[in-house]
Amino acid sequence: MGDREQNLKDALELLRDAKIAIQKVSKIYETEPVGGVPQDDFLNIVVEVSTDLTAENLLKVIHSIEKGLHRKRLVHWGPRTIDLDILYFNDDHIQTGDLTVPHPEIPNRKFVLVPLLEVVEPNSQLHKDAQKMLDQTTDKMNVQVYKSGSE
Ligand SMILES: Nc1ncnc2c1ncn2[C@@H]1O[C@H](COP(=O)(O)OP(=O)(O)OP(=O)(O)O)[C@@H](O)[C@H]1O
Ligand SMILES: Nc1nc2c(c(=O)[nH]1)N=C(CO)CN2
Repeated sequence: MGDREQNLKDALELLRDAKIAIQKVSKIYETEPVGGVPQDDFLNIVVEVSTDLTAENLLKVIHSIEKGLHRKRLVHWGPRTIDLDILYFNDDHIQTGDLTVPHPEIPNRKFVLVPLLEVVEPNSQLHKDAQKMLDQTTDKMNVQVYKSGSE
């Protein structure tokens, strides 16, 4: 919602403020909303970060950034100013009440897989896995690069 590109920039700045180092940032992709709730198109990016935080503490930082950007959880999968998800955390598999890593929706989300492929090492296992997931999606979603400042 709102100035979508600025919201992404603000989120990156707030991650940096929290001493989370941004290593790589994908291009911005614009996609139709998935999940059945009628709303404006989304802007999505994937970033690679490095941090000394545990995954649980990273999640806490993410929640405080979402709060700082006035994210309101009114409708599940509904409009939001910002949504930060942990897709992967090293090679860890985490399953707690608050956190599932790798994020279980990755294989279903072309708007994640396309920018993910951009930031992971070209010859890595993760790249191969992401490419395979993308090849297997039957999703016809058009994931197009967003032209900066075109709001
Ligand atoms: N890998 C993860 N990254 C971020 N949040 C997660 C993760 N796994 C579980 N969660 C939990 O999901 C809860 C709900 O997240 P949120 O409201 O952002 O869902 P959503 O954006 O509507 O859907 P989705 O998580 O599928 O994108 C968070 O409070 C968090 O505890
Ligand atoms: N295109 C698009 N659709 C969504 C997205 C998203 O990031 N992009 N996130 C959702 C819930 O997290 C629900 N639907």
